[in-house]
Amino acid sequence: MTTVQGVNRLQGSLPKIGIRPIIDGRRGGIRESLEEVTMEMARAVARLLSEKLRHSNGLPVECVIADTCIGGVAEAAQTAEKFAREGVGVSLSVTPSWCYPTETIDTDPHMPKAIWGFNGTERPGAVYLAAALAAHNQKGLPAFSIYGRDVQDMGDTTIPEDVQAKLLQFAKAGLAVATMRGKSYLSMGNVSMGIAGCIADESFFQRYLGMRNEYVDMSEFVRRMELGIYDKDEYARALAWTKEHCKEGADVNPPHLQRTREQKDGDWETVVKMALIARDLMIGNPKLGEIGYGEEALGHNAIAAGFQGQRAWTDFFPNGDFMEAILTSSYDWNGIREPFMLSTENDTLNAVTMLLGHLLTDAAQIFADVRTFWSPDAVKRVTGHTLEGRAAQGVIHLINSGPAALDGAGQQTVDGAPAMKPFWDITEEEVRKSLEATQWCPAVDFFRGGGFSTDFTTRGGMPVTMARINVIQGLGPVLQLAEGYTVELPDDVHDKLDQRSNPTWPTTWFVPNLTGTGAFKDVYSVMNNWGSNHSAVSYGHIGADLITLASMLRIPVCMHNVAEDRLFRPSAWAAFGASDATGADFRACDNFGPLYK
Ligand SMILES: C[C@H](O)[C@@H](O)[C@@H](O)C(=O)CO
Ligand SMILES: [Mn+2]
Repeated sequence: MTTVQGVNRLQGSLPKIGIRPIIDGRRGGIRESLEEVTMEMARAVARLLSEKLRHSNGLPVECVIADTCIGGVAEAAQTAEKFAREGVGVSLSVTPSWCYPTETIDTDPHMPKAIWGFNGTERPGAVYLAAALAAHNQKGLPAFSIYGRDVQDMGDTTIPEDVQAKLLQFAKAGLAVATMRGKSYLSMGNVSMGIAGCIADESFFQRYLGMRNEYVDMSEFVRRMELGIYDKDEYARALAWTKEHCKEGADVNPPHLQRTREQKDGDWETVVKMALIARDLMIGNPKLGEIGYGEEALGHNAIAAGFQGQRAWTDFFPNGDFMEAILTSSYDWNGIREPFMLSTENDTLNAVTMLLGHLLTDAAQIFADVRTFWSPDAVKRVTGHTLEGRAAQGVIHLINSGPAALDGAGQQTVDGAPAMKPFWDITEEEVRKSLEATQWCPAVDFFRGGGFSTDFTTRGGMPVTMARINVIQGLGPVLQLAEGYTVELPDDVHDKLDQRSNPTWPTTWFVPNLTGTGAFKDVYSVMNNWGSNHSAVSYGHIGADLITLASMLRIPVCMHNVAEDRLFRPSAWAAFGASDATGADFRACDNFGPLYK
């Protein structure tokens, strides 16, 4: 059963992509000769984007084409009005010809923008492209330049592959920008164990993401549990499903710290209720209105959230691991559905990183502590094993108590290789396998109130990208990322290393792709340059997409291992130093400032 729930329950319609066919306004021959070919470019782009892209909640992406070609300012204004009426959040201009830049460009400062200038030479589309980009840059309205590598004939209505790739990369990132705007981040509790990432930096959320911050105290969970403010029918179903599908793992606590069977049974009831309550807090639940709780039924319009848990909650109540893991996964007792972006320890910055990864891949994310770099020598010393293959230069142990989505077990496949897929591509069989690959171990002594932690080991061979946003005083937010692969270690080696950390938590063994220089000189340097205790791991090598998205938000990227030819940023970035892309990124982001100022 595939259900659609999640983001589509949030307020605000889904952003559309607005397509602007730009034309030379001179009548009496020129404009007339271009009308059809220009409009056809717009139609072709609309077809491509609506065929290839979906919103993360599974609904199709809609494109809106301007009513007429835009030859001057009157038609530009009519189009802007139409786009506002239609809820357009991303703007894409197309043209095969010369047109008048300042009269035709889109001047909405918040709308991610790109221009595809047709590479033909019968009419000078590329000349317009260059002049329009110059106008954008002069006016402080950065735009992406899309210019095909090979000349096409004027009547050619196909979109070359390189142009398609850029259109899709731009549009997906642009939609992410527009989807976040106006939504909330919900802090459930506040700062966990002194982790600074838990401090909701409202200026960051508001100015860079266009989001608002909402807060509830964790006592709200107690109130809802005690007063029965949740859907009782769903709770009964959820508990039965959990008992059937969530296998209890080994209790590794010394006997005097083990909870009784009775306490554990009670803990299962509590953690299932916590999952319902956290979801309802995020997106509301009409069922709560039916039982007299109209305010609670509305939720906080949260596209992402975090649960403090430690220690205020976990010193006394069961931990948040079940709630976090099940909500961040692509399925629960209601079937296969969009994952929720929920951060453990209320690490707001990791939640945002998960949100970016989710909006770009549509899939679930792994939240993890960046716990240990295991060098080949250290592994040899401790286990006698010589690391080989992808792991030969050492591995990074990603592990945390909380919300690594169960998708992170790697039991879904794409072409036979482990994957984390958008929920609409996940099969019942893949759900079954990942539930079977997961155990729920009674929580260890960190958690005096009990609870159950997810334990799985990610299958090897999955291409992934590990990322993290950090906030630096005086600089603002920066993004770091490392593309790489998951690896598997021989069982006995895994067990020895896992036992040294925490055998009740999910493990992902990660190996970054190395470049031989800087932070990617070796695996150790990646670990050594990581900017905080947490990371978010997305399926696929999405570094280039994250970088495109970060540039739209004006978040500079301080560390990445993406090849230069995959970088795609607004054209103005080249003006800040074309031979030093990283430095130019910092200067450009600083110059233009956060998207929402
Ligand atoms: C249980 C411990 O407190 C862990 O949760 C802690 O080491 C962290 O995860 C810190 O990020
Ligand atoms: Mn942690």
